[in-house]
Amino acid sequence: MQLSIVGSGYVGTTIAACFAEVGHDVVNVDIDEETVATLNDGDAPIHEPGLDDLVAEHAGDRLRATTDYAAVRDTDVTFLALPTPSEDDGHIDLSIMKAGARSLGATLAEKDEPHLVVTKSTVVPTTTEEVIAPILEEESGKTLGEDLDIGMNPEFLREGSAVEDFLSPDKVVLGSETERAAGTLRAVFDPLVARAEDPPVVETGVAEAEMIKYANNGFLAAKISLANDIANICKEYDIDSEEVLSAIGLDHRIGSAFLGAGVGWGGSCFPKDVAAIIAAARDVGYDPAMLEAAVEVNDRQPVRLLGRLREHVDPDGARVAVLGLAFKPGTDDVRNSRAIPLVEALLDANADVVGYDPVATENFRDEFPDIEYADSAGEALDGADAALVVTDWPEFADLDTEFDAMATPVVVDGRRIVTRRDGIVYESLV
Ligand SMILES: NC(=O)c1ccc[n+]([C@@H]2O[C@H](COP(=O)([O-])OP(=O)(O)OC[C@H]3O[C@@H](n4cnc5c(N)ncnc54)[C@H](O)[C@@H]3O)[C@@H](O)[C@H]2O)c1
Ligand SMILES: O=c1ccn([C@@H]2O[C@H](COP(=O)(O)OP(=O)(O)O[C@H]3O[C@H](CO)[C@@H](O)[C@H](O)[C@H]3O)[C@@H](O)[C@H]2O)c(=O)[nH]1
Repeated sequence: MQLSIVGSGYVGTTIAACFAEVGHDVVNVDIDEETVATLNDGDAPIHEPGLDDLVAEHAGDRLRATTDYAAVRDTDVTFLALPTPSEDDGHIDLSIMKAGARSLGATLAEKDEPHLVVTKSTVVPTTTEEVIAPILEEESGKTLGEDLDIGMNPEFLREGSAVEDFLSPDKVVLGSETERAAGTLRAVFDPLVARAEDPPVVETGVAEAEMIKYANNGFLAAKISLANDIANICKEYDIDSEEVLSAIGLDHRIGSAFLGAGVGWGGSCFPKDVAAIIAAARDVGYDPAMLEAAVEVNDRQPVRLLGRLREHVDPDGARVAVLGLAFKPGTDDVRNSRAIPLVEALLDANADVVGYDPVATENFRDEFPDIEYADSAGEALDGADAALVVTDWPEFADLDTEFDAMATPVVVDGRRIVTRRDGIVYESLV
């Protein structure tokens, strides 16, 4: 099939390369000329394991990129993979989606055959039908259900394993309102579903598909927060929370994934998506108490970590090493990293901060140009009065003699990754 993908970021590039891999002809439309040129040169514009190889294999053949929306007219289906950031009050900001829909609609005005537009971005319920579809109809002159169909296909990939997650999904969710749209979506996913050895395919409505994405992310974020709540109680009783959480994870009704207690969840999705569904729920008159509590627990974890630090070291004037700046290991992404509120609080307390991350230093430097950065964990620890461990990079588990160079060897571990040893004052958050 001929597919077009509007937006060529983490999601747009990954799905374009993977759709090409399963046999479709794909064109990526992006307003960023550098992104388009990079893709057409056979390189991936983002770093994801396996993506470079797929782009190199298919670019110039089944995969191409352009800044010209006209390319969508030669395709059967368009996926919108545009950013949906947060407004200051947590509401979803749909301005980029609306701009993309306007450009797409204007282009479709010159296409005679019917077209299917599928929302891939994470959007609050009813956005596709009540915001995107009217723009498409107005700009294209087409009529929904006649020569225009809409669909919603939420994406569940994680950064750091995007290709693997997309090609081997736990489930595929196809939201549509007409049999024609459902049939086209099925045809798009058939080769991927066959290759992935038949994961469940959930055929549902468009608004249901939109809500499934928020339910998924909200549940996972709340699961981590509940694990943190339990771990915090364990800490007060001096009970090993890892033993407790791994034991409850053995109950198949609970499951062991996403019970990792620590300094909490960050990243480009959980914080904005939980905020967006809370704001949307309030707009329709519902107070989502559980999701609000999940945010509250998450916001408290960095504060608790600093509290642990203060039990041993006064941050005022102290040299504090922050180990881990990325929002999780395996990525250089620092968006909503837990290191951000921690470094802000340390600077407010007049600490002298030295940050280290294996790959995310440059991105963190954009946010905090004035703190010091080290090239290794050992360099960050050298002369430090305390160390805060914020990201669970595996290399932090191997730190050993590096602690000997600290001025006072106080290690406050927000991820329970450092191996306890003699000669350091080790304090874990949970
Ligand atoms: N990043 C993830 O792990 C992930 C996973 C699942 C779902 N999502 C959702 O997918 C959506 C996209 O997220 P992302 O992380 O891929 O975003 P991104 O910021 O990585 O990429 C967005 C791309 O859109 C392009 N763009 C902006 N305006 C445009 C326009 N008018 N026309 C064409 N291109 C335009 C940008 O140049 C950029 O390349 C969001 O709704 C996000 O919540 C993200
Ligand atoms: O047990 C755990 C698991 C994760 N985290 C934290 O949770 C955050 C998010 O981690 P993860 O879910 O691995 O990363 P993302 O790439 O943000 O992926 C999430 O967000 C994407 C965008 O919506 C979804 O597609 C994915 O399904 C969803 O897992 C990170 O800060 C992790 O450190 C924990 O604290 N404990």
